[in-house]
Amino acid sequence: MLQHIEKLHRIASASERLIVGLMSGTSLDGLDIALCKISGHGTSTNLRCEKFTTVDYSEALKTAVQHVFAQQVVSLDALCLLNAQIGQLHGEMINQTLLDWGVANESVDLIASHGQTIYHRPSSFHKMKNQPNSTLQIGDGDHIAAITGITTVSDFRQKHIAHGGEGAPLAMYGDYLLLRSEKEHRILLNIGGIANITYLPRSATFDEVICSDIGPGNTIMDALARLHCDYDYDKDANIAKQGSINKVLLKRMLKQSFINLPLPKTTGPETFNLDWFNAQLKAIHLENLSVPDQMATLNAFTAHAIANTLEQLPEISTVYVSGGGAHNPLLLDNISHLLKRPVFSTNKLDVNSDAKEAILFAVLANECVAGDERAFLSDNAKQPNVSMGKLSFPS
Ligand SMILES: Nc1ncnc2c1ncn2[C@@H]1O[C@H](COP(=O)(O)OP(=O)(O)OP(=O)(O)O)[C@@H](O)[C@H]1O
Ligand SMILES: CC(=O)N[C@H]1[C@@H]2OC[C@@H](O2)[C@@H](O)[C@@H]1O[C@H](C)C(=O)O
Repeated sequence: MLQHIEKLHRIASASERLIVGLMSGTSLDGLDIALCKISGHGTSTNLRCEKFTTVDYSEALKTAVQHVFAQQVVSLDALCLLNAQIGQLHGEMINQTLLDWGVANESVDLIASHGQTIYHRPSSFHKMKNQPNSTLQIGDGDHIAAITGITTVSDFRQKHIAHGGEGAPLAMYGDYLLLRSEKEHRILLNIGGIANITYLPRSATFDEVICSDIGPGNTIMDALARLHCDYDYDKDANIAKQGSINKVLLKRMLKQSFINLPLPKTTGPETFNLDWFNAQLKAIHLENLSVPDQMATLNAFTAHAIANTLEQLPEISTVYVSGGGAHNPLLLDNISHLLKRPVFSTNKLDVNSDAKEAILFAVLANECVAGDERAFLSDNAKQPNVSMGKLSFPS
């Protein structure tokens, strides 16, 4: 309808926009909601995160998502229902959060919705000749727009794939616009369920940026914790701190083929999960290794995989950490110890380390609506210069 297009045009032409960025990642802990005031676009983007919260998923929702998440065989019935259900739930979570914050829905210009990844299958995984990269996020944007009355930009990863990318990681786009520096080489390390990096050399052009997944962040540690303790994760590394690293197991895990692939690359819990870890234990007859020793070894594995990756980058850079793993003290100690230098939180760059991924999707929505083709000038097919996201109008 013309009225929606006219409103969108006003939003795109305004000097600033209020955008709600959403992220619900592979940890399935909840929905991150960041209220961002964004002015400009491209390399002149200016962003202030005004409010941030995480709305926890209910146990019932976590269980429903886990039934389809990273599973090769699922009930289509369950999947179809979840696509609409997650869209509706996210819409309701946004409404309640905006109400709690005293922010009127009418004052919000756009919602940027990542959706819930349930499967990620780039061609490096499926290895089928002449078949595309693929990935699937659910939680339909039309439901979010209908429930909130706010135009919603969603499903960002398909355009990346359509233009030759793997659909992930996308962090480099927002990291480049918001966090490149004229003074220092930077590594932005996000430790969520999966760990990933954006390498931003000093005064980087977009083609000089390297963005890649590394391997597990917390995903296997979380799964182990869920089996053995009251938390969904190894809170403050309390379990790992009671154990010791098993060097034989660590060495075996570090030989995993994905861990040793060159950058850039992308992965997910489809590869790194408890079944994989149990197979490693079994192969070296360590099924009876104590849970604290298993956790300490997994913690060290994540740290080694991260440190080994950072050491492949061309310059020694300042490391800024975000994501839930930034709250795991042993993991950060292990990483700094291996790198022989301190690592910092992205809070030091005025980017809330828990909100960072939600903020990055707000930036992508801003580019989709108000950006132009100069933002990500690139000759690299793996990081195409495209606007990402699909538009859902509220009515
Ligand atoms: N106090 C803490 N101690 C240890 N680990 C923690 C702590 N707080 C959070 N975490 C870890 O952070 C995880 C959540 O991280 P985050 O929300 O960044 O993941 P995500 O966005 O779902 O993942 P991804 O970026 O891979 O999609 C938890 O599952 C847990 O492993
Ligand atoms: C397919 C998918 O959802 N991937 C996520 C996941 O979580 C971390 C890592 O794996 C990264 O590849 C990506 O998310 C971030 C936000 C990204 O695209 O940069």
